[in-house]
Amino acid sequence: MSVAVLGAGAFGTALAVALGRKEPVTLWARDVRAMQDSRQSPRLPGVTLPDSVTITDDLGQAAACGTLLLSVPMQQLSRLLDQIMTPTRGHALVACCKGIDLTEGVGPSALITRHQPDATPAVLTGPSFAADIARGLPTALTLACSDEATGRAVQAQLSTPVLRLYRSDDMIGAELGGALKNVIAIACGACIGAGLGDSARAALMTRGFAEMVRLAAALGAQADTLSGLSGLGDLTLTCTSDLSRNYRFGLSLGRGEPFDPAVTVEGAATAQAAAQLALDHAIPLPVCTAVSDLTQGRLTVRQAMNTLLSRPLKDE
Ligand SMILES: NC(=O)C1=CN([C@@H]2O[C@H](COP(=O)(O)OP(=O)(O)OC[C@H]3O[C@@H](n4cnc5c(N)ncnc54)[C@H](O)[C@@H]3O)[C@@H](O)[C@H]2O)C=CC1
Ligand SMILES: O=C(CO)COP(=O)(O)O
Repeated sequence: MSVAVLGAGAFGTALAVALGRKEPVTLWARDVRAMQDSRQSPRLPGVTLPDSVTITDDLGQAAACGTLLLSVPMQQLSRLLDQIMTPTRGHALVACCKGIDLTEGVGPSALITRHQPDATPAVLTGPSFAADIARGLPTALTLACSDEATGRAVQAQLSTPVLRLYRSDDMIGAELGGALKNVIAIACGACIGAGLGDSARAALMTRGFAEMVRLAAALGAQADTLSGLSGLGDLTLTCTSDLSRNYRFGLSLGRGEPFDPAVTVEGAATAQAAAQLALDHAIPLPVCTAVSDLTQGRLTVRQAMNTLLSRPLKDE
């Protein structure tokens, strides 16, 4: 089973580097000119792709591989799926993006099923910064696939001595953990940036986690998936590290500073999608909804804080 990574940003490049240490990898990029001489992605400068990685802009060639790692930003995933013309029956399409599609209101596994119905969808998610993976630092991730045989095969194929994949059959739970932790990370960054303190951040992480569990349960996830790497694990990393773009975006909101719009911040669109799902399913998601309002300029950080603190008292 050959492997290709579709999307040559920071994460796709890091995955290609990690897998390229043990097997040949095809890396598809929209624009290869920026990479072919340097063998580096502008999104992950300083990391050079090994010779085992073939860089191509031929999507047909890349999509002929049996395992496809989809590493474009979430709001670009449906467009990429529609561009794949190669038959995908029997191919594993592994979503590596974290988010909820704003137009269709679903996560990556449902998007794969809708746009490439012959393929077997899977989800790779969990606490991992691209730079850490590229450096070969130890990392543990969740590989979720509802087809057991495919899940086991992809788990074995993508695991390396330092990249340890745990298998799950709960794609909904795994992908919602990865999507929603970005929203809570924006809230935590805003909290720290505005000087509201570590205690407030701990409260946001905990109450945010409760929202993740609540929405995931309503959408059919298994109860314990959110406590794993893809949920609590990634929430912990992203809400506490300056390496996180979502957290840094929140910091800039809290400080009232501008933020580079070219940086991928998945949590902003996911907050909007989550706020809509909260309305559709009549589930209270106050932190996600506040982040949605904050990132769309409908609330200031102070107003968001006041909105959360003035809610009626309730049982934990
Ligand atoms: N960077 C990280 O540490 C991690 C990122 N992820 C996830 O991976 C996904 C991708 O993020 P990054 O690689 O970090 O983003 P990035 O901003 O570094 O790169 C995105 C790449 O996608 C390309 N792209 C955008 N639209 C495209 C399209 N329609 N067709 C082809 N290529 C397109 C861009 O040219 C760019 O190279 C996100 O969902 C993110 O949450 C997951 C784990 C870690
Ligand atoms: O998903 C990630 C870590 O697991 C990367 O987080 P950011 O997208 O916030 O940088």
